[in-house]
This record gives sequence, structure tokens and C-alpha cells, in this order.
Amino acid sequence: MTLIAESVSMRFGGLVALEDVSLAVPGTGIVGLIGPNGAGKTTLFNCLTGLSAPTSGRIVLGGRPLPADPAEAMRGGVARTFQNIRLFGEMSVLDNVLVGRHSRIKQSLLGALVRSPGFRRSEAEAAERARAELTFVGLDPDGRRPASSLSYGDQRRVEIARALAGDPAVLMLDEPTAGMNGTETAAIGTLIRGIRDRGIAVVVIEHDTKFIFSLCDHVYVLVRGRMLVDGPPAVVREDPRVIEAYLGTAAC
Ligand SMILES: Nc1ncnc2c1ncn2[C@@H]1O[C@H](COP(=O)(O)OP(=O)(O)OP(=O)(O)O)[C@@H](O)[C@H]1O
Repeated sequence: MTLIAESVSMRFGGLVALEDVSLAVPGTGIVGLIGPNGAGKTTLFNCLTGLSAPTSGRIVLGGRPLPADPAEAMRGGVARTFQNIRLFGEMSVLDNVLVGRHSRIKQSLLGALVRSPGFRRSEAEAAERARAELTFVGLDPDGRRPASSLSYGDQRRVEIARALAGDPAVLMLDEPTAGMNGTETAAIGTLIRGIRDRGIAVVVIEHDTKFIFSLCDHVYVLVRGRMLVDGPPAVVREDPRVIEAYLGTAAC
């Protein structure tokens, strides 16, 4: 399912955060989005995940306009993680992942109240799926510990498991390696490739350009709210405009 931003602009009062930005996420593969601080990456992510409606332009998923409503966007097939981890800290790891699964399954209120056989079967299936996703991201499938008791890196994995439990067609990861060391970053890269191999399209925002260039099939570069250039990593990293605008630092 292709996710497309068509000529998206976003203004906050007098500030132009995005100006006529277009981007296409094909149904498979890993797309990277890089750019200096304040370039508009998170603003674009928010539009692509239904969190914000662009001031002009549109977001299209599978040929249909994406509703500017995160829950609807998730039901449509777009899941995300956040720059600042957003888990229910007091809840168990498993329950956090179940929240992602419940966005996908329909249960009647009556069935839930009387705990009908259908409701119990559906709950058991959801728990099984949540455990499978915990195993997939490399965590203990038991998941009984409170989410807040996990290390920062493992909490990121729980967020990813929760997003995967909702059966997304596109998974959007906002700085998935923020605060991680080299070993942890490499492990997240392996996990993202595994997600890609399941046939899920992945979009990654990162400041770590080395990570993006080694991971992605296609890279977009945003600078001051405009899409400066996009292409395969080998082309983008050599583009003089990119080097001048963004990569002419020790970071690349
Ligand atoms: N809700 C908002 N209200 C007003 N201005 C905003 C809002 N959200 C973002 N901005 C502004 O829009 C611009 C783009 O911000 P955005 O967070 O999208 O950039 P970014 O590329 O994600 O930056 P960073 O890498 O630092 O996270 C910035 O100037 C920011 O201050």
C-alpha cells in the first residue's frame, strides 16, 4: 500500500514548517527521512500518520485520502512510534502491546461484559499475537513486568511491538535509535530489516546519517521545510547540495 504526501505545506501562524513537500513510500522497503534540526521532519511525520492535517496538500494511503485522525490512520494501516517513548509505564509490557492489537479487533460491549466465549477466544488470540510480537522484537514474551521497569532501549522495542501488533502496512519510526550506543543501534537496524522482510514498509527519521545510509533503500532530505533532494543513499550522500546544506559535518 503506497503512502504519498502530495505538495504538503504546513504553517504554524507565520512560521512555514513545510513548503510544497512531496514524498512517496512504496509498499515495500525502507525509506529514510533526514534533515537538520527544525527541518520539518516530525511535522511531516505527524501529517503522514494522521496526527496533523496539512495546511494545504494531501496525504494519500492506498489511493484514498488519509483521515487526519491517528486512530483512523492506524486502522487504515499506518502505525508509528514517537521520538519520546509513549508507553503506559505502570501497565505490563504485554498489556502495552495488547493496546496495539485492540486497535485492530472488534468486540461487542455485551460480549465483553458477559465475557462470552467469542470474547474470550478473541482475547486469547490477541494475547498470543502480542507475545509473538514481543518475541519478534527480542523481548521476553511473558511481558509481565511494568513497562517502566525496562531499559530505555527495551522500551523502544515494546513501542515497536505495539505498533506491529496493529498489523500496519506502513510503520513510521521517529528516531528509533535516539540515545542508543553503537551496538544497540546496530541491533535496531537488524530489527528494522526484519520488519521490512515481513513485507511492511518502514519510514525512519534519524539524525544518524550513517545509520540511514546503510539501512535505507531511498532517502529524502528535508532542509528548512523544503524537500531538497531524494534518491538512493549512494546518490544522496554524494549530492553537493546535501553536503553543503546538511552533511558537511563530522556526522557524515
Ligand atoms: N505545533 C507547533 N507550533 C508551532 N511551531 C511548530 C510546531 N511544531 C513544529 N513547529 C516548528 O516547525 C519547525 C519544524 O519542526 P519539526 O519538529 O518538524 O522539525 P524536525 O526536523 O523534526 O526537528 P528535530 O530534528 O529538531 O526534531 C520548527 O521551526 C518548529 O519550531
